[in-house]
Amino acid sequence: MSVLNTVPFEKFHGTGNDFFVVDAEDPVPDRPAFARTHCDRQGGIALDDSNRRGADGVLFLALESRYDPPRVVMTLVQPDGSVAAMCGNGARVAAAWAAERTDSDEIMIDTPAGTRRASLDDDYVTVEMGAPSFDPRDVPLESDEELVEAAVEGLTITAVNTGVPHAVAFVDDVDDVDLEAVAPSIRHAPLFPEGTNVTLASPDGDGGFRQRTFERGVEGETQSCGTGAVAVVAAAKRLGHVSGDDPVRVSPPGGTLSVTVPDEGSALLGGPAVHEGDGEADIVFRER
Ligand SMILES: N[C@@H](CCC[C@H](N)C(=O)O)C(=O)O
Repeated sequence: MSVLNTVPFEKFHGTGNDFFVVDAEDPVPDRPAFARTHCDRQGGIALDDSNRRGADGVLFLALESRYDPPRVVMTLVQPDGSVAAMCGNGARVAAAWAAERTDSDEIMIDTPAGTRRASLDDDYVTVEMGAPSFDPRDVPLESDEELVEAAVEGLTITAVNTGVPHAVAFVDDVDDVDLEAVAPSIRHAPLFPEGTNVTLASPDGDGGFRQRTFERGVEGETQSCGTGAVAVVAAAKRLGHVSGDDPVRVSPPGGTLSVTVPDEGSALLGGPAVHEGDGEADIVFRER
């Protein structure tokens, strides 16, 4: 193995959805290889012995501080090397990273899914996520019909795009489902030409939802998924499980998020974004 150089990285997480953050000004010749190597949960990098090895993706962030509010161009490269169009928790982390470098509590985030506005209150970041879409062309679906409550590979799902596609299934108790066993056949179902994330939700007994998501690109369950949390509330509204424009609490395994899906306009996703520490990562390597 020949190591010629390193780049600095920062480690952040949003309710347990963890990311290495690399300034896009720093040269990383092969971003997919960098993400595949360093995000690996067994062989990837860790801040120290107490920190979990690997990550759910690498955020390459380009700050444009001359604008008001400042802008940041976000590129999320996932552990399989793919680039995600959007990431709710990643956008919250991108805003926190940009706010550390500017004096602003408002940040504009440019993503492949569109520009999103974020506002910060200390480490609590709220992002305007855009309007969820059930349109089969947006999800996208291999069908002309919306998929609102349909049996797919053993679960009853609602398909919605919240920046990326989600197949949402409401179940009695998210912990009773073997997600790693049931999710892959839905994630790869021909109905979803670009694949899908698979999100489970169950009532938390107090007006909110518990959430678990199997993520495309990670190809496994993550501790939290922001677009998935928005998808849960969008699907819940569509199915009549909730109504109105009030914030809804959504609890993935890694923490608590606040989601607002108004009848008209952009959804909101709020929650903490935490800077865990800094390190150096090899940029030239032979992939394992
Ligand atoms: N963890 C993210 C979602 C990232 C994108 C997803 N894995 C995909 O490829 O669609 C979030 O917080 O939204």
